[in-house]
Amino acid sequence: MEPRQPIAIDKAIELVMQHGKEQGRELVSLQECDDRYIAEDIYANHPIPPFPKSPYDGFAFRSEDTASANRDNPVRFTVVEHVPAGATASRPIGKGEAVRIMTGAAIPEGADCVAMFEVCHTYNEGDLEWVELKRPIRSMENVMDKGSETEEGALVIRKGTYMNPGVKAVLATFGFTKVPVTKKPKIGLITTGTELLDVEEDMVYGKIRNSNGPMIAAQCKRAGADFIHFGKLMDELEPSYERIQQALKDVDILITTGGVSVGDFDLMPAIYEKLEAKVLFNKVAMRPGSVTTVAVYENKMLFGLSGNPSACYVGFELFARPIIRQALGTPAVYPKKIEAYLGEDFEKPNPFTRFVRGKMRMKNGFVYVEPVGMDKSAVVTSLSKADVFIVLRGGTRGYKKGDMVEALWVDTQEGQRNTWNHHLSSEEGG
Ligand SMILES: Nc1nc2c(c(=O)[nH]1)N[C@H]1C(S)=C(S)[C@@H](COP(=O)(O)OP(=O)(O)OC[C@H]3O[C@@H](n4cnc5c(N)ncnc54)[C@H](O)[C@@H]3O)O[C@H]1N2
Ligand code: MOO
Ligand SMILES: [Mg+2]
Repeated sequence: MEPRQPIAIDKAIELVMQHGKEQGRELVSLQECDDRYIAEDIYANHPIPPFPKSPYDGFAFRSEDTASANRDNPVRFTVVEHVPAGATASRPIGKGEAVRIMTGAAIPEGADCVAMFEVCHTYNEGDLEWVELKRPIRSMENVMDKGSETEEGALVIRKGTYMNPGVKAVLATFGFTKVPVTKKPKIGLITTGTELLDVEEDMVYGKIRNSNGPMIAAQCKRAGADFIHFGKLMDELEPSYERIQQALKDVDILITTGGVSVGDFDLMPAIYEKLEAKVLFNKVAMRPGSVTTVAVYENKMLFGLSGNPSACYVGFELFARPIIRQALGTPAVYPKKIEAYLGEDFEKPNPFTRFVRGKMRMKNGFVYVEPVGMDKSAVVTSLSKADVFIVLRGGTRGYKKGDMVEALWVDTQEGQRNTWNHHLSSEEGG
């Protein structure tokens, strides 16, 4: 058997990304677009505020009429009308007049300033309502002018933006009942392994429950993809080949887990060969996930992730997620890189670059990352606590508590364009 040649992580990612493509767009109702990516630049189709408005409950005046007001010589105005928010004054304001106005109401024509109730003295005399000022109000004082927040035509949301509550508020402001979003790529998943039990099955000696299926489903969802689970396969060549070939017809990308190493029942290499798929690589200089294999078959991508849970998880985040995010049209496709202090010693030497599952925490304004448990690729339980991969570069003799390290923040919708530009990846190892 020929030993596999590991390739550097950044090289592997580059090969994968050459085969990505952006999805088309579709319109989705504002209510249902929560986990989506905006498919086009959105421009303000009217100014904000759309009319000059009052930021306070108070009175609107002509500033020139208030100029002579001071503590010793208060100036009084007749209150000619009341304007709640949503209403407009019935006529322009005249000399010596004031309008009682509420927060959010349009400034009456002719008025150019507002005084809060707190600086006004009001009283009734005769049949009239009066308001008295003891100081002048400047022109435009307490007026939110038309377009002062946002001018008509301004770019307000960039293409590729992930929907969040604030983005929704902006879309609602501009009347988007339907939102242009990128179509979700359709990802298929097949888990392989004769040893796999369904989640609802009782334990049987020698077998384990299929945890990769629900895990990858959730990772696809977090990455923004649609997901079809084609079920699990026994390690048998012909039925597996048939199923995989069939499944490829229904999806953009097919993920398999298990069967990519060199065991007697690791059938994925034979399946790629039988499909005549082009294998981009079948070994990466990293731990875990060194066996991650990516192949291309008739313009569709096949991600052969490791069966080992931690290796499977890391393989997805490093290689499958960027392709999904590229399909979604968001520019920051790679994991967000952070710098942090290592929270505890990690003394093992690292021939390969390691991605240690870790947890980020803040203390006194500093960011720390700490390994969350056993760092073997077969481990599953530590994954429940992990939100970062601590990057321990290949060719190092281990790390000490307090060392500044890099980490990839994976439990976030944030991403980054240039994560791999600065050689996080190592050429070493075998
Ligand atoms: N002689 C060698 N043996 C192994 C090598 C090697 O280079 N030479 N590589 C090791 C590494 S590294 C890894 S990682 C694993 C990869 O194994 P496979 O991707 O072929 O996966 P399987 O053999 O099918 O299973 C491995 C392991 O994972 C468990 N598994 C599989 N599927 C699931 C699932 N859906 N949910 C939970 N657990 C799953 C399976 O039972 C095995 O224990 O190979 C090493 N061997
Ligand atoms: O692919 Mo294996 O995870 O390197 O341990
Ligand atoms: Mg195997």
